[in-house]
Amino acid sequence: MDPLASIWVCIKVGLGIVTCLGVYVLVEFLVLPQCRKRRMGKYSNLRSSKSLMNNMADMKRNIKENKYIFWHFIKLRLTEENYDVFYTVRGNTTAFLLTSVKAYEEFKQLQPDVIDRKINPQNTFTKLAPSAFGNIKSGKEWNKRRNSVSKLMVLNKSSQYIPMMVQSLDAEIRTWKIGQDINVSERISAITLTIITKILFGSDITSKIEDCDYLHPDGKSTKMRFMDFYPKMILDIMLTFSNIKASIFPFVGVYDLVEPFVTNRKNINQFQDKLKKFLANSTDAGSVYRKLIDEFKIPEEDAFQDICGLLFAGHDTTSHAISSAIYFLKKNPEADKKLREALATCGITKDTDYFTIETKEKIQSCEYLNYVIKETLRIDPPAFSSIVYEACRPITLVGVPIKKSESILLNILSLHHDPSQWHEPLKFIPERFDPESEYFLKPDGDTRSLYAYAPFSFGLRKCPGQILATLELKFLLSRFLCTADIEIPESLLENDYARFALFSNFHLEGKVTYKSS
Ligand code: HEM
Repeated sequence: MDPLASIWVCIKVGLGIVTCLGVYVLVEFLVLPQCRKRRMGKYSNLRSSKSLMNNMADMKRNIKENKYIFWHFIKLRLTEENYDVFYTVRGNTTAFLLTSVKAYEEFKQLQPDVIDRKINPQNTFTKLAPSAFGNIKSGKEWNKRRNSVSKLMVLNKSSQYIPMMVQSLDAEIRTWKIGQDINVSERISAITLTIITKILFGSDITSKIEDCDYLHPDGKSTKMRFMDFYPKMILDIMLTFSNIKASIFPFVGVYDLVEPFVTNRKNINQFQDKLKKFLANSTDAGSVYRKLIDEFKIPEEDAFQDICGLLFAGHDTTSHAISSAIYFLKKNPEADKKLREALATCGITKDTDYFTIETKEKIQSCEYLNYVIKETLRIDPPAFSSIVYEACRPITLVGVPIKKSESILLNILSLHHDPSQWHEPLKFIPERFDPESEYFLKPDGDTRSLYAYAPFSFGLRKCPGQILATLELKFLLSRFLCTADIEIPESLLENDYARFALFSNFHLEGKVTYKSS
């Protein structure tokens, strides 16, 4: 072909592609959301987040202003009382975020036939363990795998890990020096990672797993301990939530076609390879992985996927809650004092022996400790939202029509700040959970709804790690309070917008002022 003609063809093809992309962006981000919004405008119990882009812009602004990344959800809940659902629009698909007790009540009735887990290839949980039971539809297979895990996490099984949990904390605190500056969030995250990996993979993991080469998008790599590599990899995956390329063309993120997805995928593959190699040589027959295979006859690959899912679900959630509990106690010296006194009254001191049944009973019977943990999980829920669900057929929820396949999420953060259910929702008041307290009832004097509080979610797909997590929080927090103390700078304590998350800018940092030995 004549060279000029070929150039002309190329220009025409190029223009064609650019026009198509332009039309796609116009329709997807302007026309369809506007049509959808007009339809949604009819329902007075719905609030719009404007668009996915605006929602992302809110998150970016919050991070920049050193606020909790989802501060805009709390703000909306506090300023606008009468709504049940918040929605975000992308093209002709919509995600419905349930925010009220009424919406939760209806949601629970509709599981799993009408509302079930959505297969969502974009979230971190799916990237890490695509066929873990938390990522598949409810059904026979899900039930068998989830039941097997749940049986390994009942109270008497979870209690056997208490000495190991306390020893992991003690080992970390032993390395601290009085006067030293500590990034408490980071250190607690390291402790809960040690704990969960030992439970899931085996007690030999910290000594036997190979180091990793952490890959950067520029092709360079850094040698790292597995325990440092894992949280860094998770943070990288989470940060892609605001990736502009994937927001416009979701398939580039789903199939890992561009950076940073390409590098993240290589790091995930490396994580899985190292872990599989370790598991092939692990000698701990008591690990959850081995028990799933040997006792419950779960196929090896399914058991591997499930423990990768459990690792993701059980690591940052617990460390986040412990950092948060320490932070809110420091912000509220009266609650801190009351808790220390309650522990002393129950006979918990720095010399307490955590290997005895009496200690377990004493900690479990400490009511104020229970209230502090509950209030921490209310004010700063580590899982600010449920995993994604979808409507299995067209439905109406709190009067709002939802099409088949549209996403539904429980917005736990908003629910926990509902002013009709909670007195002064921004305040840390553990007494809310004390039946004797004036804060136990709703502001209008009625009994609070059972659905007002859902840190571990509700219904069929609620968190199966609740017992293990609650034990870990109670024992680590009480041990920390008895054996160490830190001074948090006033500037951190004064920040009323602060909450924690792996991807928040806000970390709990302070100076060590006391350690028991
Ligand atoms: C403070 C700690 C924790 C909190 C606040 C928490 C909260 C949650 C929430 C809100 C969900 C979403 C449920 C839904 O989509 O409706 C969930 C799911 C899940 N959590 Fe937890 N979790 C915690 C710790 C753990 C631990 C320690 C484990 C296990 C080691 C765990 C394992 C799971 C699994 C496997 C799911 C998916 C369940 C399914 O879809 O069947 N979580 N968790």
